[in-house]
Amino acid sequence: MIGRLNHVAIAVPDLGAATSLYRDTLGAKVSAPVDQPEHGVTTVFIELPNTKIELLGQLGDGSPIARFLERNPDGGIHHICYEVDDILAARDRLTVAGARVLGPGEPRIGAHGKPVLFLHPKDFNGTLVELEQA
Ligand SMILES: CC[C@@H](C(=O)O)C(=O)SCCNC(=O)CCNC(=O)[C@H](O)C(C)(C)COP(=O)(O)OP(=O)(O)OC[C@H]1O[C@@H](n2cnc3c(N)ncnc32)[C@H](O)[C@@H]1OP(=O)(O)O
Ligand SMILES: [Co+2]
Repeated sequence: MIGRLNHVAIAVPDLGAATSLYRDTLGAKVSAPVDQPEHGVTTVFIELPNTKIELLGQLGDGSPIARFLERNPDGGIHHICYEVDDILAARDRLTVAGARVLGPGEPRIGAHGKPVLFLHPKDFNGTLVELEQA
C-alpha cells in the first residue's frame, strides 16, 4: 500500500543553523523557510537525488514538535513520510488493522499542497509515520 519515501523530517531547535549546516557544510540544495500555521511548524526542504529531508522548526505555542524538542534538545528524526495512492483508502484500511490515526482523522493539506495524515508512533515501532497522497 505504501509507495515512495517522500521525506524524512528532522525537528531542530534552530532552523537557521540547521539550514546553514545542510546548505553550507553538506552542500545541499535547500528551500526557503515556509511557515505552516495549520501545522504549528516552519519547514525547510532539502532536495536530495532520491528523496527529501524536511527540517522542522517550532511555530507558535502548542506546536506538535514542542515536546519532542524538550525530550531531544539537540533535535532528532521526527517522522518519515510515505506516499500513498489513495489516502482515504489507506486510512480506512489502517484503522481496521488497529492503527491510530492522529487528530480528527480527516486528512489536512500538507507542505506540498496534498492531503496528509499521521499515524501514532507507538503503532509503528516507535516511528511517527506521515502519509501523503501521491
Ligand atoms: C508541514 C506539514 C506536514 C508535512 O506536509 O510534511 C508535517 O510534517 S507537520 C509535522 C508536525 N506535525 C505532527 O507531528 C502531527 C502529528 N503529531 C502529533 O500529533 C504529536 O506530535 C504526537 C505524535 C501525538 C506526539 O505528541 P507529544 O505531545 O509530543 O508526545 P506524547 O508525550 O503524547 O508522546 C506519547 C509517546 O510517543 C512518543 N513520541 C512522541 N513523538 C514521537 C516521535 N516524533 N517519534 C517517535 N516517538 C514519539 C513519546 O516519546 C511518548 O512515548 P512514551 O514516553 O514511551 O510514552
Ligand atoms: Co512531514
